[in-house]
Amino acid sequence: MSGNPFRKMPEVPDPEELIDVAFRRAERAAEGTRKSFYGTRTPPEVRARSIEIARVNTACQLVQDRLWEIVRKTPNLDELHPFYRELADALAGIDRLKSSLADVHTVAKIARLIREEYTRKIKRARDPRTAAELRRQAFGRLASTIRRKVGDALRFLRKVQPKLVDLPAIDTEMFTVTLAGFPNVGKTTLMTVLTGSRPEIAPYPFTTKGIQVGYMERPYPVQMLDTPGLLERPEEERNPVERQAIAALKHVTDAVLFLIDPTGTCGYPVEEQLELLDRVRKEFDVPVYVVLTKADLRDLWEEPDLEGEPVYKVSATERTGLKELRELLNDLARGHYSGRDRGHDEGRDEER
Ligand SMILES: Nc1nc2c(ncn2[C@@H]2O[C@H](COP(=O)(O)OP(=O)(O)OP(=O)(O)O)[C@@H](O)[C@H]2O)c(=O)[nH]1
Repeated sequence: MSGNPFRKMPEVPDPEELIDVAFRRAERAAEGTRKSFYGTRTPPEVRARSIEIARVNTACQLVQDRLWEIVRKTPNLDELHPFYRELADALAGIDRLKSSLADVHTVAKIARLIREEYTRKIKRARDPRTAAELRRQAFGRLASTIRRKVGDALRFLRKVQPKLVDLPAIDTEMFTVTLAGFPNVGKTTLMTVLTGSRPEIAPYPFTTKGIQVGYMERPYPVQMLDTPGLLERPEEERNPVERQAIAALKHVTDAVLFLIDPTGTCGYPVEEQLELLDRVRKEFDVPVYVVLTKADLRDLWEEPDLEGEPVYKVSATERTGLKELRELLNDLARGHYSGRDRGHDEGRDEER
């Protein structure tokens, strides 16, 4: 699945606002019905019945529609991709979200029952007073059901909806590479040269800088992610929600590019960068590839001892070493897509 599954979740009304809007709409409907009788000789009880039915119908229908829309446009929480499930859980709590949506659904159904029951009763009212009394009863029940049965749920959903709508749009199917490394080692610059455009910055819960997203299209689609400020600190210094934000990231990460700036111009000594590399290796159970950046700053360059493991040396400014890195990403992506779906791989080959 692709994109934020919560993006269509509608704004949630406060319970008092919902009641208010429903009753005001009912007044307008009553006015319209009253006008339709101008100049006719309709008997007063027939008029009264029509007007009160218009009121009850309109108010209940509005409540039913608004509540039903919330349920319908919120994704099925049992079918969320683990990336979004983790983030939604961190932001709102999956259990609380579920029970709130269940309350909303229940009250939508009750609104329908009130409408059906009172429409039937008002149709049988013998005089305008009885019709008005029945409508008052219906309104009383509607308002108290909203306050008692869905008030908390609406207030809660109203609070979390903007955060859920704002979750980043990540393609959870695409082969995904996460960039890691200390600030200023050149992650953004490298992503820009590899993808051909500045990464887009999408909000990411619990980070001030958001998540940076970029795409390589050819020959295989590759999604690149960078979460500035999230992976740099040791595990024990993270708060629970930051841990969940990282857990979410792991659900979409197929490989990590770990960037080391061996020139020290980023402000972090190489030893510290190697320690972070170790931690990232332990944290992610996907392959981690080391990229040494700023290869053009030859005078400052001090090659770290990586015990013979393959490294990619690049200069984003002089555009050297990029071919090898692109080849690596293409190979990984090809493996990813062919392992998952051979037909897809063949299709890709034909396209080229
Ligand atoms: N000489 C040289 N400078 C580079 C190279 N790549 C990046 N830089 C510079 O290094 C600095 C940091 O680069 P960024 O790409 O912003 O680093 P970053 O890792 O994304 O930093 P954060 O966004 O803070 O995480 C900038 O001044 C870049 O111009 C390179 O290949 N050569």
